This record gives sequence, structure tokens and C-alpha cells, in this order.
Amino acid sequence: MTDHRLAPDVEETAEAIASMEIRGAATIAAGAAEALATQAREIDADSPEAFRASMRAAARTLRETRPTAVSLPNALRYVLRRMDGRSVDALRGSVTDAVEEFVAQLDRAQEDLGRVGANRLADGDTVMTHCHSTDALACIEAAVEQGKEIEAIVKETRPRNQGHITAEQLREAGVPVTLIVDSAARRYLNEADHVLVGADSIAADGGVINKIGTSGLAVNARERGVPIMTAAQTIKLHPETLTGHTVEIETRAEDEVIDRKTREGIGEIAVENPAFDVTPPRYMDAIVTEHGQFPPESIVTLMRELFGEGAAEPWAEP
Ligand SMILES: O=C(COP(=O)(O)O)[C@H](O)[C@H](O)COP(=O)(O)O
Repeated sequence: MTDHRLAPDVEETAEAIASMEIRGAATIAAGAAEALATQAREIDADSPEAFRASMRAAARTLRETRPTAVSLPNALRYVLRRMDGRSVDALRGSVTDAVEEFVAQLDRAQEDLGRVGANRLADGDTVMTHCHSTDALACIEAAVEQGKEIEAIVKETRPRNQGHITAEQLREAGVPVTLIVDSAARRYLNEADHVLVGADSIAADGGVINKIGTSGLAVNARERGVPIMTAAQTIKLHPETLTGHTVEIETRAEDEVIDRKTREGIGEIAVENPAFDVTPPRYMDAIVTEHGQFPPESIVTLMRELFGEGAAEPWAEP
């Protein structure tokens, strides 16, 4: 059903996030924030309260798209908390300013954490990646900018093959890439100096929620003695986990795993398609953020400092 309080761009962005045309935690956060700015610019509200209600409606529509990447609600919270003013014009201005500030901060954070992550990489290192993470790529790109020669072993990351995007972007950055199927990861860990992944959410206990397969990779990396780090700007810290909530793991459509025709040929089988998993803190060597690197167990301190005010839902109807 079309909500007439929503700018068309909000519904289009929501659809693009749900269908993964816009994907990856940081990109989802930026896309959602920009949709809020469009909403603020385009919606015709006849009172400040109508304007606020329409912004909340837009935020709710965006919030419902994907459940796991906390950067999405964190982005919506950032913008709505800064919505302020007595007139529609003032409210509009506060939202567009907040979005501009938020997107600039995302870019800056990624650049800053890239430099931190790059310091962990040495000239001549080979890095194994999983999925496609702009935060993780920022570390490799910064290392290359520092003049280090880095090679990459890129896991294809079934079922959606985000590894192909990683392979292309690393190649464009001048990094020699070897693409492998996911099940070859343990074998190729022998040739890797680091495993580098991103995160959709970081829990208060230091658990890293990232693309399905990350936890198995981390366990194998530990067994092989290969250090593993998560590159995650602080927008990935999950405030609700401070009060004991767990992170919802998205389950996606079964036809991402097997097409209908092949499945019918096999006969009656169950198919499951969880999109993310949790890597326990003991299998992660470091979480690299724009504020420096942290052992996973200590991330809670940073989380309290930045998100101590809790996880209110400013998009809820009053
Ligand atoms: O798991 C994924 C993407 O999953 P999906 O493809 O299902 O969205 C990425 O590792 C994180 O979102 C971090 O990405 P970034 O560092 O770009 O925020």
C-alpha cells in the first residue's frame, strides 16, 4: 500500500535495500539517510507535527527492509534525533543538515579506520577476504596507498557472490586477486597472512555479526594461526545488545540457494538460507574502527561511550 506521506524516493530506496541492489552495512546506512533527506525536501507538510509524522513514517519504512545491519537503525536514529525546529522549514533544514553531516562522517570514519587497518598489514602480505565490505576494502586500499604490495585471496561468498564485487574493486586498486570457492578457504589459509572481514553489527560482548561463513572462516583461521580482523566503523556497534538483546539474523529466500527447477528435480528437501552468522569474540583478533583497534572483549567500553543513551526508536508513533 502506498503511504502518501512518503516521497517516492523513500519507497524506491526501501525496495532497493530489501532487494540488495543497495547492500553492505555502510552503503545501506548512507542510502537510508539520503532517502530521509529527500523525504524532508520533497514532502509537503502543512504543520510541523505533520512533517515530523511523515519523517517517522519514512524512517519506519526504511527500518523494515533488512534486520541485521545495525547501521540502518543507527543512521535513522542519528538523523531523527537531530530533527529540530518550530517551523516546517526549520525542521526540513535540520534534517538535511543532519544527513549531510552523517554521510560526511561515514566517509571520514571509513578513511580513518582504513589507515588503522592498513597498519596491521605488512608489505608483501596476502589477505583473505569474505563477502564485500567497504570498511575492509578501505584497509587494503590504505595499505596500497602507503606503498605496500598486498595480494588478495577472495572467497566468492555463496549464495550471492559478493566476492565478485570485492575481486573487481581490489583489481581496480591494483591488488592481484585470486578468487576461490568458499569451501577452498581452509586450504588457502596456508597462503594467507591475514583474514579481513567487515561487520553488519558488533554485539556488546564483542561478537561479530557478518556474512554467513565468517564464523567458520574465523575458526579455521585460528586453527591455522592466521590473524583475523574485522573492519567496522562505530556505526556498526549495536546499542540494543548493551541491554541483553540479541541481533536478529536475516533469513533470505530459498531460491537464492537453489533454483526452483533444480530443486523440483531433487524432490522434497528443506532449504535454509541464513544471511549472517556470529563469530564469538575469542575467534577474532581485532576490531578496527575509526577510533583505533580494539580487542573484541573491550568494544563494550566504546559502545557505552558512543551509544550509552540506549536504543530509542524515534520513528515510533508517539
Ligand atoms: O556482510 C556484509 C554484506 O552483506 P550483504 O551483502 O548481505 O548486505 C558486509 O561484510 C558488511 O555489511 C560490511 O560491509 P561494509 O563494510 O561495506 O559496511
